[in-house]
Formats: sequence, C-alpha cells, structure tokens
Amino acid sequence: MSKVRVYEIAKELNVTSKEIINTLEEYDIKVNSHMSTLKDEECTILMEYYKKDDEKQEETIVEEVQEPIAEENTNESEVDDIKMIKIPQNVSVKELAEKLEVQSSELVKELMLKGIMANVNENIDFDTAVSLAEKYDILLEQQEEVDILEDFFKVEPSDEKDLRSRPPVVVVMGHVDHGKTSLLDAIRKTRVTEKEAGGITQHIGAYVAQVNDQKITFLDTPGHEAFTAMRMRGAQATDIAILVVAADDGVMPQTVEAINHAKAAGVEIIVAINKMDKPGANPDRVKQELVEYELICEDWGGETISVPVSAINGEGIDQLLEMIVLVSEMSELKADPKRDARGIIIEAQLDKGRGPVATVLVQSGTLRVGDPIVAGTSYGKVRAMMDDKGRRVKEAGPSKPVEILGLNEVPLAGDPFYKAKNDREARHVAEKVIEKGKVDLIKRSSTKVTLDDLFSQIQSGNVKDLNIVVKADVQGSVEAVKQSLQKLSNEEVVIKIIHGGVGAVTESDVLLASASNAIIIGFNVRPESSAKSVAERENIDIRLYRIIYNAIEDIEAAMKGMLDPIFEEKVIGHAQIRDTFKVSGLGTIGGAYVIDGKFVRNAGVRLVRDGIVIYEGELASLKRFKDDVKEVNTGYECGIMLEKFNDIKEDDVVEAYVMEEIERK
Ligand SMILES: Nc1nc2c(ncn2[C@@H]2O[C@H](COP(=O)(O)OP(=O)(O)OP(=O)(O)O)[C@@H](O)[C@H]2O)c(=O)[nH]1
Repeated sequence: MSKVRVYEIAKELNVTSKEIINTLEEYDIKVNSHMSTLKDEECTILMEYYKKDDEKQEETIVEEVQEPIAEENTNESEVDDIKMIKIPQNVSVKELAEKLEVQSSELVKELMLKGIMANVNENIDFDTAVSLAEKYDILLEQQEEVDILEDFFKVEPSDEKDLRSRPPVVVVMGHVDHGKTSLLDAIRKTRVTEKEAGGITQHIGAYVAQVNDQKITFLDTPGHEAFTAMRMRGAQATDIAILVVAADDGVMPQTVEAINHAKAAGVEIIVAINKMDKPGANPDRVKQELVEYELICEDWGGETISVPVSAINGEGIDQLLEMIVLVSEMSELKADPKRDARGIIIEAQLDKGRGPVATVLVQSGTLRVGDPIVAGTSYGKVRAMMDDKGRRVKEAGPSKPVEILGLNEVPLAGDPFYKAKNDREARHVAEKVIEKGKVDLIKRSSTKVTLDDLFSQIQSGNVKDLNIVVKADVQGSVEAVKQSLQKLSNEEVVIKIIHGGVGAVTESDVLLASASNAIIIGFNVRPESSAKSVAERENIDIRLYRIIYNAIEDIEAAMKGMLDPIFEEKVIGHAQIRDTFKVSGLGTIGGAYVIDGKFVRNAGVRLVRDGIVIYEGELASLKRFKDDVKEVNTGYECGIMLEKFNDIKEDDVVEAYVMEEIERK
C-alpha cells in the first residue's frame, strides 16, 4: 500500500483526517496535514487500531441496541471540507489557477520556490499540481482521459416529440457491369440537373434527387465493399440498398455478396432489374434466381419490391424512385434536426487551393457554417458549405450531404463527425483521439468474436448470434456447411450464416465479417493476401478446414467452452511452379521458385490453384539441382515432388506449413 495519503485512509476507515493524525501521535508518529503521505507500517498500525475499534464498537452496539449510532456522519463534514477538484493529466499554470481560484502569478511564485520556472501558459504535471493545491487545502483528482472522449461521443437519444421525418439515404449495389454507375447517372440526369435550371452537378460523393415533394439522398460510391468498409468503421449511413441485376445476365456472385452485405447491415433491399432494353432481357429469370437468396418478388408472392429499368433509355426510373419513397415512408425514417450536428464523412481529399475538403452526410441535428467539429483525428471550424449543386449553403439538416471546408487535415471516409462546444473542445477531443488511437476509439464498443473466446463471450452475454461467413471450393460444400452449422444453434446462441460463397476468402468477406462481428470459415480455400492483412488488422478469426466435420466439431466445442486447439498451423513459405517435368517411373517434378519464406523438407504442403486448394499432403522430395536438401530459402529455385500427387501445373502455388503449439488465449 504505497503512497497513501492521510485523507485517503481516513475516508477508508470512516474517520476524520484529524483523528488519524491524533491516533498516529499516540504512536509518536508525526504527520503534518491531511495531504501527508503515509508509510506502509503506519497504514498497518491504523488498520489494526481501527479494526479493533470497530470490533469494540460492534460489541457496544450489541449491548446497547437502543443507542443511536451517534452522529457518525460528522466525519463526512470534515471530508467534505476538503475541496476535491478534477483536473486532466497536464494543465497549464493558468488553468490550474482558475480551478484553484487563485492568481496565476501566485502559482508561478510558488513554483519558483519549488525550483520550477514556468510561465502561466506552460503545462505542469499532475504531481506538481497536487503539491501546489495542497497549500490551499484542495485535493486534486486526476480526470480520466477516457471520460473526456466518452462524454463527448455519448449520444443521448432525442425526445420522440423532437423527431421529424428525414429523406432516405440510398446506396446502389450489384455485380460488376450490371449498371450501377449508369443507374446513378440516369437518376441524377432526370432528377437533379435538368430540373435545376443552370444547376451544375458537383461530384461531392452524394447527391439529392427530388421526387415530387420528397427528397432521396444517393451515395455516389456504388458497390457493397465501400458500403461495408464504412460500416466496419462504425458508420451505418444507409437506409435502402438498390440491388442492380442485369436482366440479360441474372444473379452473379457479386449480386449474392451484395445481398448478404445488405442483409447483414439490416437495410431494406429494392431490386432494380436493369438493361431491360436489351434483347436478351429476362426479368422472370432474375426473379426466379433471387428466390434462392430469400428475395421473393411481389409478383411471385413475396415482399421484395422489384422494378424493371433501363439506365440507358430511362425506362422505369420514375417508378424506381417512387418505390424508394414508398419504402422510406413505411420505414418512418426520422431524426431530430434541432440538436448538435452529427454524421459521417462520405469522402474527403486535399484540394490544392482550398485545403482539406470533406463531403459529410448529416445524420442528426443541423450543421451550420461556423460550427466547430471533430471528425476522427481532424478538427476545425466549418468555413464554408456547398451542396451537391455547388451552391453555398449556410446549414444542412438530417440526410443532407454537403461539402465542407475548414478541417485541419483530411479525415477518412467512414469517420463519424460531431459538433463540439467550441474550437478548443474540438481540438482537444481530436488530440485525445490521436492519443488513444483512432481505430481503438471507433471500435470501442465492438470486441471481435473469435472461436477461442466464443464461450466467454456467450457467458458474458456479448454474443447472442454467432455470425459466420462460409467460403468453400464448391457450392455443394457451402450448402452442406450452412445446414450443419445452423443445426448447432441452441438457447444461448443462434448461428447465422451471413454469407456463403465459392472461392478464396476475399477482402470483401473480411470487411463483412468485421462489420458484422463474424468469423470466417474456409473449406479447401485460402485467403487472398489482401484479405489476410485486413483480417490481421481487424482481428478477424479465419478458420481453414479440409473436412466439414472438423469445423462443426470445433464450433460445437467452442460453444461449450471446450475448444482445445493445441496446435496451430504456421505458414512458412510459398513457392511458385514455373515448369514441370515428367520423369517416368517417378512422377511429375515441379520446377519451383520460392517467393516468400522458406521450404523445409518435412513441412506440410498444399497446392493452391486460383485460390482453391487442390492437394494437401507432404513433400516427396525437395531438391536443389540433383541434391536432396533440407531447406530452400526465398529467391532460390528448387525441384518439388508431392507425395502421391502428380497433377502439378505451371503457376500453381505450393504453400509450406508447420504445426506449432500455441497457448490458448
Ligand atoms: N443496354 C444497356 N446497357 C447498359 C444499361 N445500364 C448499363 N449499361 C451498360 O453496361 C455497362 C456497365 O455499366 P456500368 O454502369 O459501368 O456498370 P457498373 O455496375 O457501375 O460497373 P462497375 O462499376 O464496373 O462495377 C456499360 O457499358 C453501360 O453502358 C442498360 O440499362 N441498358
């Protein structure tokens, strides 16, 4: 118990500081004030002394039940006499003087006496501040830095009566080349530029379309990756996703990804069946294919709204917009325009002449020119605001995208922004965010689930749904895994397969897992290298299996807290097959080049072709020229033979791994 002060132990023992000083005097120990620090043995003496006293008192109480516990509370008044003030870790002399209600010059003098030369604007550390305050019988407490941020970012819900309807925020998703950009352009052309005489559409990352007396805000970056990347950073900006499916091409892999990303985010989906002008257009086939993904269109007896459109000739665009209005009316989207502005950064860049320029989407409150704001680690006063038509505006309410000038640096897309009380608070909060680490701040509320800590997260009530992304080499495996895993759901936790697909684990899968707190399970597939690095950064658990049963077993065990991964695989190198040689009686030798890490003779190996694992086993031989070798390092060529496997082809990648014992987290 080091560095305990008199008043602290007094509080602990529920007596006055004065009493503590007197008691110590009985033991010939002299202390000066309630701020004096006590030695360990002095604390022990006091604890012993008062313990006995307590026991004695208890006995007395037992004997004299009627006796009121006389004025016990007088102790508190003494404690109350000591004024307690919270200060940050570092304060300037001036700030401290204000808190202590004394002249700054007086503190400067006091500091001089202590041998510290400081002017009024200089910062002093907490201990020095404490020693200064002691003189004024004021006790300083260190303000927890997290408090400042938590207080600042805390969003009190608005009163129901202050809520007003707001326009929907819409994003366009779909498979590559199905017409996302063309559709956004078509809407902008009919609903934005032409109606605004002389209005020039600015590309600011979002635009507002007018439909009769309603407005719709479109985010101008199509694609589910951008959408989920923002969501992963904590920003849920979108209300409705338009799923664009080309009528002549039908549901394709990225259509499925888009569906699952939208579903995981819980946004409404409206299907736009595009390219209706094309001769091969077959909207019924699209609707039929969508059924498999639980999007059953209205004319097929379901609830999903679908609209046939052509981004080229404008067919169906009006109807699509009306449907968006209808869906948003049903969703009763509301926000409080009166409170301090809050929203997200949609995109931002550095403009040579104007400095950092950011497009922001106001989500609640009203942003005004002159408002001090914080966005991630950047801050500043809104110097000017422009809308999507390049017009200067003074304020922007909920769902309105505006371009703003005045931030000190370029924020990131997806950063939330908040209005601060004043410039000083904005700067201070941004500095604290930098100190604390931005990523940490944004993800404060989301600890990522891993199989290793699944059980403890279930126990603590953090996990009610175990979200899983499944990737496999063939569709059959995806389906088999989905079905077997879903059966594992029990009363405590429901297993949800939020996305399943064929092929390597991609960055988009990892983004989805991160945004939805999911784990990824791969069967006979490998993560792409970009996916691997994002997974590491985001702390996403990717589990790779060859046998479905093993995955089921692991998840079942993890749910019961009985997972025992004693060994973990560590990939030690990759080699690319550059040539192959058939040797009669022996088999195929791969002429390989070690591209990273190293190859060792007794490592486990797997052969990967286009992200799919074709073979897993052992090396039958590892040679440099004619000699058998134990290992081959990066940048060297070698001859590889695989145990009982000859289907080696040019450009195949062989991955070498060893099993390492790991500690359970
Ligand atoms: N005939 C016809 N062609 C269309 C239509 N919509 C888009 N296209 C064409 O399809 C091609 C792809 O359109 P984009 O709008 O670039 O598609 P996208 O989905 O944004 O593509 P990515 O951004 O690459 O994912 C272009 O050549 C368009 O001209 C349509 O309604 N009818």
